[in-house]
Amino acid sequence: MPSSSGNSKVNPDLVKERKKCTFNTLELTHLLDGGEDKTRERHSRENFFLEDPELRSEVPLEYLSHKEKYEEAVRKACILFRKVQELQNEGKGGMENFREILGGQLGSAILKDGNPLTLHYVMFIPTLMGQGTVNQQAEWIQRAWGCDIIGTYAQTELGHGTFIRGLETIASYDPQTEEFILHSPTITSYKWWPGGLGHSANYAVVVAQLHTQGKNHGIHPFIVQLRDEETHMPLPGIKIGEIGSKLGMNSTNNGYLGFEKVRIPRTNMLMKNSQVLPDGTYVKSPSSKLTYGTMIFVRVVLVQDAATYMKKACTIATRYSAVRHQSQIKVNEPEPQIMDFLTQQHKLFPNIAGCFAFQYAANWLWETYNNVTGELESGQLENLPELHAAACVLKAVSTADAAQGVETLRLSCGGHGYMTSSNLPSTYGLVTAMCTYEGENTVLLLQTARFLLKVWQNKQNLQKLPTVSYLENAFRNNSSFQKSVQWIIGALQKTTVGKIDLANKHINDRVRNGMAYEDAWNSTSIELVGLAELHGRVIIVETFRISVEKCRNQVSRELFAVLEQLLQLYAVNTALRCCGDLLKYTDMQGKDVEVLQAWLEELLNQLRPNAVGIVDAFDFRDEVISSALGSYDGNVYERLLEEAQKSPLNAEPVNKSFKSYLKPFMKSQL
Ligand SMILES: CC/C=C\C/C=C\C/C=C\C/C=C/C(=O)SCCNC(=O)CCNC(=O)[C@H](O)C(C)(C)COP(=O)(O)OP(=O)(O)OC[C@H]1O[C@@H](n2cnc3c(N)ncnc32)[C@H](O)[C@@H]1OP(=O)(O)O
Ligand SMILES: Cc1cc2nc3c(=O)[nH]c(=O)nc-3n(C[C@H](O)[C@H](O)[C@H](O)COP(=O)(O)OP(=O)(O)OC[C@H]3O[C@@H](n4cnc5c(N)ncnc54)[C@H](O)[C@@H]3O)c2cc1C
Repeated sequence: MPSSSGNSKVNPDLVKERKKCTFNTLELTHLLDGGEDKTRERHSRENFFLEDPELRSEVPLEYLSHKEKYEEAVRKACILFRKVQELQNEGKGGMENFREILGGQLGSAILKDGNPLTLHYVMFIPTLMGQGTVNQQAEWIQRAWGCDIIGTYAQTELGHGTFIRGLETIASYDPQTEEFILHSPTITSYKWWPGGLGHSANYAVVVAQLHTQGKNHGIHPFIVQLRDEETHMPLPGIKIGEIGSKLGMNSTNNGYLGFEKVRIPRTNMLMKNSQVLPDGTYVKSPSSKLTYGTMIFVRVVLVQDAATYMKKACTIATRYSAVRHQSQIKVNEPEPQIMDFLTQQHKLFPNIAGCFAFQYAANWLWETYNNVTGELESGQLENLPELHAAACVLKAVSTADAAQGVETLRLSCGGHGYMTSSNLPSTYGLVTAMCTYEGENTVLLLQTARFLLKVWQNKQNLQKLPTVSYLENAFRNNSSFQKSVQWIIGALQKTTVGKIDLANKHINDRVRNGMAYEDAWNSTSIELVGLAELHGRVIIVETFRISVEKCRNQVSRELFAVLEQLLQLYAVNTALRCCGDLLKYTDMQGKDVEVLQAWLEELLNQLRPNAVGIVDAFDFRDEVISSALGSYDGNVYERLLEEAQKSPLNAEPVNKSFKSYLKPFMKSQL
């Protein structure tokens, strides 16, 4: 089995589980990877990175100081990206190298608490590519790819993250010298958060208000040098540092940045979309939202990351649940595997189904993103709002579910899930951050709601918009309750339409009663967030259904049966999560909820023998799982003890605090 990296004896419970599995796990691995060749490529990539002794840490990260963590992360990040460059130079792999290194697969295994160079690849280079002119690309991209310069994306400020029109950093144009002068007029205008900004990057894309010829033209991106290319000292007028310790991601070197009238050449404004001519004349972009392109890109890739983190956490919790025995179901019987408790299955299996749902949604969104950005290149902007709405809702729903899922999975491991060595706390730290960065989730859901209300009000173009075409007919869907995925999808669609219509009515009523539209929007926003989330779930379940259907004739009967069960479980669990709304907006009745509940229990039961097989098929190596609870051999207790020995406190039998404090304290009690 490729997942296993050691030669240790496998826990007998896991041996038993693997024997019970009804399908070929390798077939599922190939399906998830996109083919046998892709699996082979992934394995060879994993060997290339994980078997490099330089990419291992001698001391576990958690026992290092904040400064040491950063230094170790920079050391590893440099080796990692040199190796990526080697692969690229040999023509091996393209985007996949970057996606696995930067995302949750290999990246979080090698750099458990974040990578200080991620922003260079994920936002700095993509912004140069997406917003630079051909000349600017020629000037900067080669230097950036070669890591001659390291960049970050500095948008958020102390005072504003969400409302980017409110950013305060100013870039005012001086036609005399043909330069922009960057200035931070207030404390709240200091940039705050950009990854790698603290001590790693020497350049940044800085988003600032563009002032020219006495007018503010709104926010625009500028390339700004922050540090000397030789000494790495901050340049004059640049106030820079790291923002300090956080819940997680403590190696990402998030920074702050202020400007004291820093001058940069005119040509450092990224001018693909809008321009400032030498005399200061402003040339407008075809759409001001093209400046937001990099954010859409990252939101799209985060859906895949959410799926990957969920898969890791599911693997850990499922294997642990197979080897952990606790309590009794019947007196006088041996303690069962905790996975035999139905409540435990309820914590695990819907999350396993969620991994598939988000994986398929991520695939679909990535393809859509590529199609629409291709259109943008030829000046066609009409599908941008729909892409924006879909990226917002899928990022919000997948990251929120992943954060909740990882926490549920951590709790499902009882006390041992609280151990750092389970790798669940650190995984939670990485996942919960995704709910905030790249657009706070509530705010993103409101963006999708804005799009949905717009299309609802101007119904004429519905058929042209694939993600919302269902709005046209779902209202008329009167099909009576059936125990089927198709019925659930229809019911979720009808409910979404009902909620859109009602929220729209509430806004109109409020406006009719004298409220400003914006206040009416705010007063209705709990409903708006709810309807956007449901729309996201419609996309996810429907994409899952279509993807499974496509496999019907491509995979074995045994595997197809499992995929269908996972789809059904995801759908029925979604329906039960919003059954209040389904009761309100469809003709579902109380007795039908009982049918759904019984169906859910039946599916948990059906999936039970295959649970370990499914997570095995995710095919994480032990180094990637990085968990005492989740390794392939299931030797949980040995590994917990082994990890405990790594605590620096265990290096000596008596700690000096005994002599200094404990002993005098204990004696003084006499
Ligand atoms: C493999 C890689 C893996 C992983 C990466 C790993 C680690 C990286 C770690 C961290 C990186 C983090 C980076 C960051 O966080 S960077 C900062 C991100 N910041 C945000 O996302 C800010 C969120 N705010 C916004 O996006 C906007 O301000 C907001 C949309 C909330 C409002 O914008 P604005 O006030 O300008 O717009 P409105 O007036 O409300 O709307 C106008 C209009 O424009 C439409 N719109 C908005 N955004 C977009 C867009 N991106 N694209 C297209 N259209 C957009 C909006 O819907 C309105 O349309 P209409 O209704 O037609 O008027
Ligand atoms: C780990 C991490 C890494 C980051 N990396 C970067 C980076 O590399 N570069 C960068 O530029 N930024 C980065 N950020 C910043 C990130 O993009 C912002 O934190 C994010 O956009 C949210 O903005 P905010 O912090 O201002 O939250 P706020 O907008 O202040 O949100 C606070 C609350 O207000 C609510 N709220 C705000 N506006 C509205 C509204 N219109 N309607 C309803 N509710 C609203 C939110 O829902 C939330 O509940 C990072 C953040 C984190 C946590």
